[in-house]
Amino acid sequence: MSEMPTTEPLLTLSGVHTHIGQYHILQGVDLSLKRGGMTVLLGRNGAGKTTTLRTIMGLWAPSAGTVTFDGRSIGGTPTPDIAQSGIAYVPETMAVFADLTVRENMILAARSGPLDQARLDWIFKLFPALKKFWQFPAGVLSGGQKQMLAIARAIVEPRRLILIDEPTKGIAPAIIEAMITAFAELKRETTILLVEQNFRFAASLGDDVAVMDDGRIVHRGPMAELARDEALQTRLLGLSLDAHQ
Ligand SMILES: Nc1ncnc2c1ncn2[C@@H]1O[C@H](COP(=O)(O)OP(=O)(O)OP(=O)(O)O)[C@@H](O)[C@H]1O
Repeated sequence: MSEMPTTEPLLTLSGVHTHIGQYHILQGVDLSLKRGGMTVLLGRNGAGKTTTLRTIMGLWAPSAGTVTFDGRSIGGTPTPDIAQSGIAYVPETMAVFADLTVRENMILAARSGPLDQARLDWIFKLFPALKKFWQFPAGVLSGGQKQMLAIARAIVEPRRLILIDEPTKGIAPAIIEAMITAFAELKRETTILLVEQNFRFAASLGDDVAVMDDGRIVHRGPMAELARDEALQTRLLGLSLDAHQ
């Protein structure tokens, strides 16, 4: 879906705090995404990346601060309403129905009615395995193919923003290569916020980058700048970088 030409960010988090029970996890997150392209959210394990995605999606309510999507405040809004406004979320767990066929998984993900064939053909081009296994239960898919199905479900209809949590985790290198091609195409039609630990994957796709530490954003800028500055990578990401390459 093409965005109206405007320089206003698509999504802005401003001073966002999130508590999970007694734990103060997000401690003043400031982040803004421009319209189109991909922003990668990096950071050590436990930095708060997943919590940030879940807060945007309304799965955790922020205890302070504002979340603004396309000029509208969505902080504390129920998740179905946030999804309705055009944000899709692919959690790390993928949330695929193993007993249902790939086709049935896709049908369930479509909100506005029957599957659109032109859209499906485009998705099959991005992820050919889904066409091959269309009538098979999703449970027979490999981890990488399940990840593709999870992403395909999120984009079965055009979305304005897609939040994706660590799609390469535990995925074979050949599938990661296929994912790079698919994401490069996908980010041409929509805005993507990607949580990732695989720096090579992140650097080959990201337009912008934000780095989290201890519940805050500690660095924001163009990905190309971080990709060519090894000292900055080490300072911001430390050992977690080597461990996941
Ligand atoms: N349901 C929960 N209950 C209590 N603490 C939680 C819960 N979910 C997350 N946390 C804590 O919040 C902090 C941030 O977790 P989060 O999953 O957002 O980090 P992350 O940056 O996504 O890390 P990872 O790469 O390990 O997923 C961690 O210390 C984690 O233990």
